[in-house]
Amino acid sequence: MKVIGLTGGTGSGKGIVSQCLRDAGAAVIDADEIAHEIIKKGKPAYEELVDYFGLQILQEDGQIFRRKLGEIVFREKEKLEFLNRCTHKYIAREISRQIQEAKELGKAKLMIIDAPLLVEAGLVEVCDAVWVVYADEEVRARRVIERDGITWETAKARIATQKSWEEYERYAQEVIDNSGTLGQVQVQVKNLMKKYA
Ligand SMILES: CC(C)(COP(=O)(O)OP(=O)(O)OC[C@H]1O[C@@H](n2cnc3c(N)ncnc32)[C@H](O)[C@@H]1O)[C@@H](O)C(=O)NCCC(=O)NCCS
Ligand SMILES: Nc1ncnc2c1ncn2[C@@H]1O[C@H](COP(=O)(O)OP(=O)(O)OP(=O)(O)O)[C@@H](O)[C@H]1O
Repeated sequence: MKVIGLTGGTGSGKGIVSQCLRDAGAAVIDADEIAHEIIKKGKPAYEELVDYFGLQILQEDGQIFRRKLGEIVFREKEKLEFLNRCTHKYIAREISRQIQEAKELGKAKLMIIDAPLLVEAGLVEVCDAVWVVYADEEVRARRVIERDGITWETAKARIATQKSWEEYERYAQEVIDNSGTLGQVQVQVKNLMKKYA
């Protein structure tokens, strides 16, 4: 089984590329989903985050209100760094566990790790190759505004905390250009599946 790290900035299209890959038979781990799990009440990162950010990040039911936490960390670098330090170790541990489990089961030929912070979470070393999804910043901002119902400023602030295209490209064995249509992405994914699976 080959392990592929799929990364790229917010709104570049990792989600739709992952869907194409799933349709083509690959197994996909979604790092955002794991990040949501490990901050739930009773899970490892929960107490650390509540201790640091205080009750302001909690909903009435005691769970962390992610949208609110996002508003705080995407405005303040130091707070984002704390969030990353706290969560990335648990995310990396859970992903490594899932890779091991998939290897033991031996079903999938290709395991995709869809992770916007693949590099920052120290996951490059568990991957056999890194694929990076490209779309320019204007396009990405427009897409996340529509998907998440956020403002232009919030979208731009989120983008500003992430790597520049040049930095992403440095890690890439393959680049998937998602500036065009879904059909154009499907063709690229099909070619990559032929090459890697
Ligand atoms: C900040 C949080 C609370 C916002 O939650 P919310 O449900 O509103 O957004 P979601 O998790 O779906 O993320 C949306 C997008 O924001 C970007 N993003 C998320 N976390 C970060 C981060 N730490 N730094 C930069 N961009 C980020 C990604 O492109 C992501 O796909 C949440 O993303 C989080 O806990 N992030 C820290 C963990 C992390 O690094 N996750 C990324 C997976 S490695
Ligand atoms: N080629 C495209 N044409 C039109 N819409 C697109 C295209 N690619 C992605 N989108 C839409 O843009 C939005 C962002 O795409 P997606 O969720 O795949 O990005 P992402 O890289 O996973 O972002 P994030 O890191 O924020 O999770 C989604 O609503 C998706 O349906």
